[in-house]
Amino acid sequence: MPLRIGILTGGGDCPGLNAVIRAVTKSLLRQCGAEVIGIHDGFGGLMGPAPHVRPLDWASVSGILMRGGTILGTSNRANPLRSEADAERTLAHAHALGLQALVVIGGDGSMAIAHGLSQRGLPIVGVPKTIDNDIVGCERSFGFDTAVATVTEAIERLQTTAESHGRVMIVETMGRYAGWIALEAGIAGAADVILLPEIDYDIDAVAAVCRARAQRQRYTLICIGEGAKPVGGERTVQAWLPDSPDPVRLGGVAHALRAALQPRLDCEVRATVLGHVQRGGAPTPFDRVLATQFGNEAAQLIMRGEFNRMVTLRDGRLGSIALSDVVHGTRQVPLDHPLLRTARQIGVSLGEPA
Ligand SMILES: Nc1ncnc2c1ncn2[C@@H]1O[C@H](COP(=O)(O)OP(=O)(O)O)[C@@H](O)[C@H]1O
Ligand SMILES: O=P(O)(O)OC[C@H]1O[C@](O)(COP(=O)(O)O)[C@@H](O)[C@@H]1O
Ligand SMILES: [Mg+2]
Repeated sequence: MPLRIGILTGGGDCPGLNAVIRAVTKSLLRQCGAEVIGIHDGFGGLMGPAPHVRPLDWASVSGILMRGGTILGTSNRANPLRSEADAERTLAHAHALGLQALVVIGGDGSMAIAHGLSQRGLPIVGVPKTIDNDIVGCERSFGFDTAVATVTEAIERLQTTAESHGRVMIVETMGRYAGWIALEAGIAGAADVILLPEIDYDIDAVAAVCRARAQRQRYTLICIGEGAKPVGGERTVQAWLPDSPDPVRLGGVAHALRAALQPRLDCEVRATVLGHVQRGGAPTPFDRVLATQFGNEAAQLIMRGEFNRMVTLRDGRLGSIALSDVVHGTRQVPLDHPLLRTARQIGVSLGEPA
């Protein structure tokens, strides 16, 4: 009897998901002749009255390496741990499908669900998915490089218009409570000010940088992570989704910063919120390679029978850690991170008082 393995994508989509699906499937088909069953719409495909699935063969995963999004669809609401009845139905569907194991490609919430289902007896291998690069235990996740490339290009485009008008341009990135995207794209795009959720910014310090640059270079580029906040202030919440287990949606901090900055400056201030363009489109070559490695590693874990673990990259090496070690916390930028030092030393302001 060949192995029968399920695979699903959970949480927000992310460039590189299809590359993982392809690598898991090809690796399992080639190396052990497994049957691979694609599950639609994240855990949603196992929670309905009947499973929503389709077999994945070689042809169905050919040509998807470079496609953004996920051919399986995803959900950031479906949660089989919401009730005991949901958990039981999910496990019953997995059992009826004959799944010996499940590959869950998702974020922290999906890993929490994977951990809960694994404790109820379903063997699981996790693959970390986040453009924010904030999953505990993994130093770089696929999708992040693509997001950084998109933001970097946006900053470059804002530079020419900022310079022409002598304006302050604010660009807001995604990232939730972690500033990785803002930090790396800010440095790659030559931002003058980088504001992160990890370092509360001093509005007067930011205004002082803009005024000094107005004298010298006429314009200022500010890159701000959506979770950043001023000293003594609050994060900017865009929406509250009561039916989501993770109900806070951040967003709009660029507009809040613009409103605070404009009265302090003579020049005009404009805000751009990049939003979901950071998550869409084709993965970069780096993300295609990383996602392929993650997918293949997940298949190896399955074939070795190493379950209830998540694939990781640590110190540049592929490995895995127990799901139970992943489910708590967010990987933020440490305050002693070398990139922060580099930024300060080359004169980039992090919104700290002079
Ligand atoms: N704290 C949580 N506990 C349990 N389930 C969660 C939690 N947060 C999110 N989820 C569930 O996890 C999935 C999406 O979250 P996740 O994988 O973290 O992706 P993202 O962070 O991109 O939304 C959904 O199925 C959602 O219902
Ligand atoms: O899809 P939604 O609900 O708008 O979620 C937006 C959130 O998801 C993200 O785009 C990406 O999250 P991941 O890091 O989990 O991929 C966040 O940066 C953003 O805050
Ligand atoms: Mg999450």
